[in-house]
Amino acid sequence: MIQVENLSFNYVGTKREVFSDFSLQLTDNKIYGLLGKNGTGKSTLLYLLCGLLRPKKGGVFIDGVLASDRRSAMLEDIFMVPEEFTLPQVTLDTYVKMNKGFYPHFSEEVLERCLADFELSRQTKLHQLSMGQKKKAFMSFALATGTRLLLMDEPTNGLDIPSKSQFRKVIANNMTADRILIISTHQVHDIESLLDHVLILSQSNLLLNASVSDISDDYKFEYRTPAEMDDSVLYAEPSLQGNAVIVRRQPSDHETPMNLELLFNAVITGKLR
Ligand SMILES: Nc1ncnc2c1ncn2[C@@H]1O[C@H](COP(=O)(O)OP(=O)(O)OP(=O)(O)O)[C@@H](O)[C@H]1O
Repeated sequence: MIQVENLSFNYVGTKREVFSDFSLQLTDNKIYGLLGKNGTGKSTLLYLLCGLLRPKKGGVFIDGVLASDRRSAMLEDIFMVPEEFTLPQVTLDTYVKMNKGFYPHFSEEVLERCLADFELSRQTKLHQLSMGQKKKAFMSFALATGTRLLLMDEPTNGLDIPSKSQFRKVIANNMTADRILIISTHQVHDIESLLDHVLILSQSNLLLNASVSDISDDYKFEYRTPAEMDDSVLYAEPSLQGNAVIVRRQPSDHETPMNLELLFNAVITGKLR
């Protein structure tokens, strides 16, 4: 379990607090979607969670251990895939041999499976890969590490259309029961079917912290013609299929798939608070 307790943080040389007295609890066996407008602190939160940034006040505790202490036992169980990264000028095979020793739960089987799904070979030279291919190679390594906490910042940026569904397949097939995966992204359609829980961040606080099952219990996402618009509509956006709407779900209503973009827009405009 991850406990973020009364965290305050500002970057060196700036006065503005990106987080001020911010608390959050994350539990095992869940995929979290971390959403928010530009500059709200999503990447900063990921770096604070893995202890690469140190809070001014408060702390992040991973199973009771302070993340910013960066103890080796904790580092074995955390992996972060940043939005941008550089990889050494070696083959993927050499990279794996050089780095897998840091992760006691590393699985060659998971690596092979992910590489096969992403159509990558271990002999591929990392420095000759395109941005999207590099991301797929690094995400395969990340999943193979077997760390309990896996953080991904904009993982689908740079992936082509077929790779986005491969990404969902790879994640769904390799989530183990004790793992926490946090995906920060603006590409909501790429991940909405994967998520167990949605976090929407806004200037240092959470506008939404809800499980997908609670969201689906409470709301219905559907399309309505202008004639069908009534007082039950909590939020609406015009779309080609009619108005995309969120309405409160009644006990007799069928569950509908969550429309994450609509939910996000409804929450940040204050329509679902
Ligand atoms: N190295 C830095 N030095 C100073 N301020 C920074 C630094 N990195 C980020 N910030 C500021 O911290 C705030 C949060 O930035 P962060 O990158 O965490 O946001 P984000 O939600 O990930 O944004 P985006 O969606 O654009 O990626 C922003 O106001 C940004 O200007």
